[in-house]
Amino acid sequence: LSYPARRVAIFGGTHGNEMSGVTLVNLWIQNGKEIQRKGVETKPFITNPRAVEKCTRYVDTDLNRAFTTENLSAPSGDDLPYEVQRAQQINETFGPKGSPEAYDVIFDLHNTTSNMGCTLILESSKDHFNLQMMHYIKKAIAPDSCPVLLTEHPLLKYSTSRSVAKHPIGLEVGPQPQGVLRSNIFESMRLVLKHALDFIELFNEGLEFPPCTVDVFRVSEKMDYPRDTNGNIIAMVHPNLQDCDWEPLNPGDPMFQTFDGTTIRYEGAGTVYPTFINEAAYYEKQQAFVTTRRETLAAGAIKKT
Ligand SMILES: CC(=O)N[C@@H](CC(=O)O)C(=O)O
Ligand SMILES: [Zn+2]
Repeated sequence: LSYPARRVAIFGGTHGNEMSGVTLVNLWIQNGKEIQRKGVETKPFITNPRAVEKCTRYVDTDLNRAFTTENLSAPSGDDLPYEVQRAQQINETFGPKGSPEAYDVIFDLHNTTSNMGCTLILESSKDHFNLQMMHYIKKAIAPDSCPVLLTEHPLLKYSTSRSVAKHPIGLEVGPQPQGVLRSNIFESMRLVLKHALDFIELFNEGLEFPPCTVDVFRVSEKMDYPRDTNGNIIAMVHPNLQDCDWEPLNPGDPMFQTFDGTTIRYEGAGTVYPTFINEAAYYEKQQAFVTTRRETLAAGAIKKT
């Protein structure tokens, strides 16, 4: 990678009830000083204003699943679901997805009800620019931790709002209830973004970033709640697992607890690292948590020429 990262966007309100991103982006739309950096043009943008207005995840369909080639190439019209129309507009403004005209970097700000801390979401293990950025952020934020979730997976990957950019980065901070602002969550999101923008400024100034490695958690499997034949949930996340995002789950460890107190154990083959444990928005997606596996990725040197 050698071109500068001149065009950067910060998305908030991709989910209208995730309040840190909505609030930060609205703040920066009013006064962008905090996100200005030398040699970078940073645009704060509310992606789903109708969902923000109603303080709901979405109006018709999940915007963060809507950026499929099918949706983006569909003939536009008022009859399309609101979020599909929105995806087409966002793709025009910040994409087109996969084209040289696309924005260089998009940060997409999310909150989770899970105890994930300040998580960076990476979509491609081959994105050396993002790997270098994440390495920089991890170092800057230490001794606090900043796990990287790699969503690259043949079946579980989804078409995000940020995916219209050349370098898409998700920022997922929790725990924070839907529709609620918590100062600690808000401030840690703000701090990660500060380091991210500092990195882009340094890169554009011509600083060379030498080869490095980044520890990531690669999405492995989606786990649903136990359900009856009508699809109703018959067990909850086990208290031993609740809030234990990123901690090892071994075969035989408690996973769910039925309403009469029976423990359901993890029966997988080896150690996994669950995350998005008991995320409120994922009940409708039949997902209690995802398992991940640890991996170390190598990032090549990068320097602007
Ligand atoms: C809780 C939540 O909304 N998480 C995001 C994760 C992401 O942005 O990749 C989503 O499901 O779209
Ligand atoms: Zn979200």
